[in-house]
Amino acid sequence: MTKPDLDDRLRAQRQSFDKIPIVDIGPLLDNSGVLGVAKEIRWALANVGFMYVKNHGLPAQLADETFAQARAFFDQPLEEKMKLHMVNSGVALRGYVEIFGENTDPTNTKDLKECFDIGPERPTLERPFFGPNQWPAALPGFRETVFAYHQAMKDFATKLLRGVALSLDLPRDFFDSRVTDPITYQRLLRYPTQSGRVEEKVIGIGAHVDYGSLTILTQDSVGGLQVMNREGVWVEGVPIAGTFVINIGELLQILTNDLYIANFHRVVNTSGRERYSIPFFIDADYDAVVEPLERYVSPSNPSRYLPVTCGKHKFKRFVKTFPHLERLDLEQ
Ligand SMILES: O=C(O)CCC(=O)C(=O)O
Ligand SMILES: [Fe+2]
Repeated sequence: MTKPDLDDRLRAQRQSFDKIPIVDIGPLLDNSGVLGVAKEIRWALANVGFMYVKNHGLPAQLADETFAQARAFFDQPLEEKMKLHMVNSGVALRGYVEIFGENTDPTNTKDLKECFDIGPERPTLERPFFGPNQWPAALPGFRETVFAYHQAMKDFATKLLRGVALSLDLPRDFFDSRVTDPITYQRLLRYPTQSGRVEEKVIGIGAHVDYGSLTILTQDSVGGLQVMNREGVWVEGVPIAGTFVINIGELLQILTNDLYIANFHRVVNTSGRERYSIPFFIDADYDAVVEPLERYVSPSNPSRYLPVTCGKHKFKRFVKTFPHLERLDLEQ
């Protein structure tokens, strides 16, 4: 998606922001104040597209151990990492991607980051995003730790989607039937630091919007995530201990006919330290069709999107950002 092209009415409705709101989701998770949380989620996703969530109930140890494994993985020699390169996995899109191997804003920026990506485990390649993971054999505990994080995020995402459903005045279980075997995608990311004059041609991750439904991000204490506000100013997504950064992707923007915004963000790491982050993405079932909900379409607010199929939509986005995929001749 290019920069959100909002009509004047929606632009006027959105409030600007100079920081990303923090939502206490405790009362959603323990049912003590579900509607109050839904209201806060609605404000955040309609105006910012991002929120921090606190009181999420997940132990810090889960992320700490995953960060430790990420460090162990990336500290290996490049040739070791290249043995697990994503090209080996075909359209399952699992494994290692080296610095500049994925460019998220390909016409403007090269991404100064390396990644290791996993997803739902399948014994054989089924279709895009569904196949075997590539695990490093030499790192004790890596597979168990990283996959446990993925499973915990999957459960947590289901709970968050219930909050999102309520925030849209939909039944709490609205998303359940659309995420029975969803595309999920988890990355371990490492961003080298940059120094001197940083040109936008090379930054941690180029400006982009996410493609799916929800992104749940754990970042370390280094900082560098930036989110664009309505004036086009980059607002820092400063690390806040004990929180996740949550944002929506294009699928929820389409579903809500632009009520909720998949906002532009990027990473610029000039901290002097390496930055690690762990984004987890949940989309929907591969064949789920997403189109604007009737309740968000009216004669004065016509539908802005044609229906998209989740898996095809996401795969199309990946082809644009992974140079190696352009070389595959695929009819998906
Ligand atoms: O590393 C981060 O903080 C953000 C990563 C991101 O935006 C992405 O992977 O889509
Ligand atoms: Fe992103």
